[in-house]
Amino acid sequence: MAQSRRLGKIGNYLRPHWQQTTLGIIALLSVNGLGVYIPLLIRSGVEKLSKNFSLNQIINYAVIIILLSSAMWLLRMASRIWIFGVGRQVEYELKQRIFEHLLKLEPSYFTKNTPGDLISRATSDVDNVRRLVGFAVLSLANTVFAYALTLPVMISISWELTIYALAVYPIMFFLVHLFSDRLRREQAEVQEQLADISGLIQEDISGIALIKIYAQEENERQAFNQKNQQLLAANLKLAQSRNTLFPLIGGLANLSSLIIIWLGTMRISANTLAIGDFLALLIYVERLVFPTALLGFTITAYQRGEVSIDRLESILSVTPKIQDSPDAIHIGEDKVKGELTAKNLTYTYPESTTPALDRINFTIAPGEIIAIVGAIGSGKSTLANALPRLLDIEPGQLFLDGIDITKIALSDLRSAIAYVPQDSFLFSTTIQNNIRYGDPVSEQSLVKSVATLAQIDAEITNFPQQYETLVGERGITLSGGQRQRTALARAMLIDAPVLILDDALSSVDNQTATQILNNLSLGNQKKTVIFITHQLSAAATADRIFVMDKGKIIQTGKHSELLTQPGLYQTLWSQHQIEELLR
Ligand SMILES: Nc1ncnc2c1ncn2[C@@H]1O[C@H](COP(=O)(O)OP(=O)(O)OP(=O)(O)O)[C@@H](O)[C@H]1O
Repeated sequence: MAQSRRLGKIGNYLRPHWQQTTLGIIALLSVNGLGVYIPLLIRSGVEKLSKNFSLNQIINYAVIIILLSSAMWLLRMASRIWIFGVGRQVEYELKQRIFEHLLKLEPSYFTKNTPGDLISRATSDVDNVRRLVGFAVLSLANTVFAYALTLPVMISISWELTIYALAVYPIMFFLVHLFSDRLRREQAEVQEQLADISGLIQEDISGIALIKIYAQEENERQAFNQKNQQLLAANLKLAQSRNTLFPLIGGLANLSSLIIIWLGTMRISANTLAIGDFLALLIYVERLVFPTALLGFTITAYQRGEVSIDRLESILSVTPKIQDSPDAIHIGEDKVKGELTAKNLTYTYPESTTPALDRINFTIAPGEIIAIVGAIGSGKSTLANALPRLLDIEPGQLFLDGIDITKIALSDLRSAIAYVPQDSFLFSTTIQNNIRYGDPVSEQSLVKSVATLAQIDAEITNFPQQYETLVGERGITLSGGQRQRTALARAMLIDAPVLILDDALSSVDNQTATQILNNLSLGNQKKTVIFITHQLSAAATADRIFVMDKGKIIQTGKHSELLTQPGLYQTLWSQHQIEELLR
């Protein structure tokens, strides 16, 4: 069942390229046809010349054979170009499909699947599929044609010698069958180990500073060594199986040539076989040696490709949990007022049993600035992620301007809600390109004005290449505060009616954070701002403060009101005062 499903998949990959594949296969068929015809020509040449020797005839035969061999060579080349070309096309399309599919998946998918594993699938597994639809298809077709065309002619020359020569072939097929399951299992193990080791390298490179701070180089070295040893063991096991099977196949194929030479020469001396027939048979058996000996590699490429198809399908078959509903509503971003409503908003992470958001209710008026404060792990980021639907929340719980957000077209919702997450990720490009990421064609003057509002323009202008300064891998490293304000400028550029800042100013001093908040109130349309923070003095300037604890909003009100109520806010504020005094 799984096998026919896989064959179906291979068919699906080849279908869009059926014309090129067919041309390649026709070329292969012609190559094999010529491969059968040329020995017959040699046979008739030898027979004629042995009866009546003539130099002219030798030259004639030689010219014809050279011409036919050249045609065979050209056709073989064409078949390789066509079929390997299909392999490359399939590789290109698969990479594109995987990347586009990954872009559709929700962030939680990427917390469960490590980048190392995904990268290994998108590269080495795709490469294996390319070899399957290129090399393996070509080689299998070649083997089938070689046998189908050569065997009848061999039998017509001498069925007895053919049977003797091919007597070893059943042993060969039995061996291939015996090893095939084992090879597939071992191949899958190698690919799993490879993905594992890529994951570890990726994680260690990202966490290199942490490894050094905690002086964990030795432990990491050992962990890597262990995984590397597992990979080595898996590779050696596979190599052992392959190195047992392939020479056996090659050896058995050569044995059939020896049988023809042995029995054929005996028959020639007994005058029961013509020299021409003997030569033709010998060439035919030799012709079968190569495709047969290659069968081992073909099987490996085929099985490796099959394992990889399963690994790739396990990505491609994941249905994005968060996507547009069939009746998705389109809202014009410029018409959105920015009113946010939560009705009994509840969310429990799939891996958890306690809700991270527990029956939350609120209405936030357009243009209102709301600060959300609370203990660590109280659900603030979860709420921030729920609003632009980065989490798979149930319908009927969150509303933008009174419209259920699960009914709004995702692209419209996300254009209406700008979100600056805790981790201010910047791409390895210029500061300017980072800021205008949401609108790559925006004017430089706009980039500068949002950078000014985010209080980062002065620092950028001080860099020698100003807005053209490269950041990331190929450029300079910005400080935490500079990264945060650049990320904020990026969110401000798209001028969305709702702006969510998830602890996005934690590396910025209180005074600058307060100034930035004030700047957000400037402009034609006041933005609705959700400002999640641990900086209470900045939160105090907000229109209203939500205090969260264990997934619930337990207090709401202005700073001055909350200070008069006994509760968590008073406690947090007292702690904040003490911290300020101790600074
Ligand atoms: N992907 C996840 N899977 C399972 N549980 C999660 C996940 N993310 C967060 N949680 C849990 O949900 C709860 C709320 O987490 P959340 O990140 O929303 O808190 P927070 O108030 O933003 O904390 P902080 O102030 O530290 O950022 C916590 O108990 C956390 O452990």
